[in-house]
Amino acid sequence: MQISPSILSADFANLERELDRIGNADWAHVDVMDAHFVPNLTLGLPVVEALQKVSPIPLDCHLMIEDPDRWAPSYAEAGAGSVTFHVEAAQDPVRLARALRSAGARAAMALKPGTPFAPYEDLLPELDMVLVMTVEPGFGGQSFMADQMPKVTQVREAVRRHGGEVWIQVDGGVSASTIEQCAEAGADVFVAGSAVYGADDAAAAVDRLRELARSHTH
Ligand SMILES: O=C(CO)[C@H](O)[C@H](O)COP(=O)(O)O
Ligand SMILES: [Fe+2]
Repeated sequence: MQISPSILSADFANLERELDRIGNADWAHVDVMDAHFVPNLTLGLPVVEALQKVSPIPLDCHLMIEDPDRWAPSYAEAGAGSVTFHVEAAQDPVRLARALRSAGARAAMALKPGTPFAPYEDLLPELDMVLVMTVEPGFGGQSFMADQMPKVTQVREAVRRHGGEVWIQVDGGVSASTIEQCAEAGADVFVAGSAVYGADDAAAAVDRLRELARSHTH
């Protein structure tokens, strides 16, 4: 059970300090948005390279960008521990996942709420993680989509069948009131932006979320 706080809800003028607030988390989730794949613009490679130098924990880069085949490997080369591309935007997901792994990162594939998992099941051996989005990507602070839980369970069952060690991440609207159903459905990596950075004590929020997830393991 791993917690990956999203710095999308952090103070962008003080990112080093904001990373230190979540030093007890497993990952720091970095939402890269390009104003094309999603209608919002956040940060890109130069900022990720700077964060990589100061982060006390590994970076979990979630790329909501067009043409990840071209851009994603640079995030792995920058030292990100995990790089997630959206399958809706990828030209050649197998080749891309292999490039990410050979650059030393964990390779992850994300699915928007409207994207089914079944057509991509065969990609599992190439992947270290599948991200099931629980909001429409683009913005923090949106409402959790419980209707994505059957997809989480479907991915969990496929991972069992394939026998690999593929993590299942949920991202969007994850909080103390929604994390339990995610864990019960089969997720094991939990992104939380507003629920962590909106708390006075971000580290305590991380511990609480991890404890809730642990006690509802599938
Ligand atoms: O990928 C994302 C949005 O596209 C963010 O990671 C996600 O929304 C986190 O924020 P919150 O927990 O506030 O929903
Ligand atoms: Fe994200």
